[in-house]
Amino acid sequence: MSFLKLTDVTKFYGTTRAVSEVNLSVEKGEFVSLLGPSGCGKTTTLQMVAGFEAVSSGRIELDGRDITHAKANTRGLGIVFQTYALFPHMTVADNVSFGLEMRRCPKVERGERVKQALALVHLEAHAARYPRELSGGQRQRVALARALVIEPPVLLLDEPLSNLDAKLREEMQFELRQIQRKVGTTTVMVTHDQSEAMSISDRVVVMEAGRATQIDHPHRVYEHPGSRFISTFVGKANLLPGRIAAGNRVELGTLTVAAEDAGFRPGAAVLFSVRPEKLQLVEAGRGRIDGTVRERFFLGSQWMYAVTTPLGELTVLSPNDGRPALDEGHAAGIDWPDHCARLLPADEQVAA
Ligand SMILES: Nc1ncnc2c1ncn2[C@@H]1O[C@H](COP(=O)(O)OP(=O)(O)OP(=O)(O)O)[C@@H](O)[C@H]1O
Repeated sequence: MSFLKLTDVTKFYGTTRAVSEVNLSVEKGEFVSLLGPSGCGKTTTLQMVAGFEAVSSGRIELDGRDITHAKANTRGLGIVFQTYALFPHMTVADNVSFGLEMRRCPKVERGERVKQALALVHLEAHAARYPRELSGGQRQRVALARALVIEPPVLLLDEPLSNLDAKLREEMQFELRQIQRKVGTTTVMVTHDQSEAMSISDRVVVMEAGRATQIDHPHRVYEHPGSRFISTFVGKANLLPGRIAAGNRVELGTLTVAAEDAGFRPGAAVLFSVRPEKLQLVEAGRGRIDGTVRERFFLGSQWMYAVTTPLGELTVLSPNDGRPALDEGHAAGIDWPDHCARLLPADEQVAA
């Protein structure tokens, strides 16, 4: 049975439909991310779960209880928002203790629980410091301890790491996931960062223009994106216009290749999609198609090539295996395994 359940949840601001009939079932202990571009309705959805925004229509249930119209402070949820600042005049320990005091938790128990929460985020040694004496990452860890100390049924995180620099952000992603696994709190996180959503979550909800358009495990979303938008928002994709010849055969210009059988009828216009790291550069004449390296970029662990071909320009990501990279102007063949090719409906135009 789902622990947190959203049924047809919709939000209007005046005549603007910010969130449109979102259905989502989160299991107990699951870590789910709401992922999408700016303005797609992620924060509004989270705010409705938190009780800070009223639901226009639909229903929200927590552990079988209808909380659609319950006041925020009766929901007992743990919340870490990007702008949810710590109390500057209180020590770290007092910040974490605050929620317990409000809940009239006895002093001795309070001290013990604050200690445990700070140990969880590795800040025991900083209990007596003030927020201004901490780094950005440490402050966010205090905010996390403050949310977790009340042992909430659900933890809501809105871009909790977006103020941190890239390196710290990566470390905190790992730490956040470890802490969540340890305490097992059901968690819903908002992020616009696809790699963050993929690396931390059990499942990802991709949102577009107020709608949840794909809900699945990160690996499924990446390998089987449901639309052209998702294939390019979550990772990169080479998209080529094609036409179904028969079954799983698709015509790309003069080339006929295999792809997954996605149930399209013969003659249907489709988008053929293959991820850059699934393409291999081989000797000219030895691949499915020949091309010329127009530009190459060094990414550290990989080389990225822009290759001009008769089908259009293709992006190829090759591992940096220590061998010299191909020069610009070099002729090369391109190959890919059949099972890596996907077909998407061609109802949207291919971006230039
Ligand atoms: N208080 C408000 N009044 C009117 N419109 C709002 C309000 N809050 C949000 N919106 C609109 O609702 C839509 C969804 O906004 P929301 O903040 O949920 O998006 P988001 O996906 O979280 O974006 P971001 O990543 O930029 O925070 C947007 O079009 C936004 O302009």
